[in-house]
Amino acid sequence: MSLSDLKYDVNLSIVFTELPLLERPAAAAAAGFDAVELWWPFDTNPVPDDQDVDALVKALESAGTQLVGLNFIAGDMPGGDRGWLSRPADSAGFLANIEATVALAERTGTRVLNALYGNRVPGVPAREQEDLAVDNLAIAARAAARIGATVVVEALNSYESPDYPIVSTEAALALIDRVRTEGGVDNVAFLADLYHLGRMGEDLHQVIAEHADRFGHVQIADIPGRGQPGTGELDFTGLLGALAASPYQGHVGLEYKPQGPSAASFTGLPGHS
Ligand SMILES: O=C(O)C(=O)CO
Repeated sequence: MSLSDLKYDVNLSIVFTELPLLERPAAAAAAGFDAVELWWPFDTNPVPDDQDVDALVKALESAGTQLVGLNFIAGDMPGGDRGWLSRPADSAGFLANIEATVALAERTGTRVLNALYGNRVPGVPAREQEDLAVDNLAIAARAAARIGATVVVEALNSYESPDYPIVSTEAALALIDRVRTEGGVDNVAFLADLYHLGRMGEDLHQVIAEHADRFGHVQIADIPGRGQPGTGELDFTGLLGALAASPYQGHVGLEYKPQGPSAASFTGLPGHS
């Protein structure tokens, strides 16, 4: 695959936030995209009302956009939460959310489901949280397998998420290996967010060269401000060229904070016309 064959999708939880959620799919379509992704779109409600789900599905369908990535519930994201699945007090909510997420993914044809791990809980031994995470990821993966979906695990950066323990490719891959081995599942993969990994000082070309065969999804933003490509220091033509030449064949999620109006933020995207 060459750079011009790369498929982008727009993260509608962080791009087009000038608009109400249900108007964002049409805005992405008007900007030339047929694929979008979302963080869990129903705040801290693990099991949304049917009419809210119907309204979202209708907005995606009438815009002609495919939802290619969806996050499981992650808690109060603006308040600093970054997932529920490793947190004993939130685990039941995560388990309740699995069926709602898989049902929405089935309706929308979404095959990548992002499971944020969760911040460390003071007073709970790390090993206890790790074991809970492995169990819950395996349960999520078995549910996702029913619709042919993959659960992806993401490394964040410790500057913005200081209590989130998965902050390197190595840590994410080790967790994924545990889930696959102990949970007996094979549909768990790595979400390579080049912004977070770059913020952590990883060699992004090396990550792509060594691990692209384990990527279940890729997301991008420029460093250090998390703006669109061209607003920071990353060489996206080189990076995305390497990604296009790698075994990874999936979408590249535009998960950045637009510097300026969202509709004007796509001009520096290599291969996007
Ligand atoms: O919380 C973040 O920064 C994310 O990238 C969530 O997917």
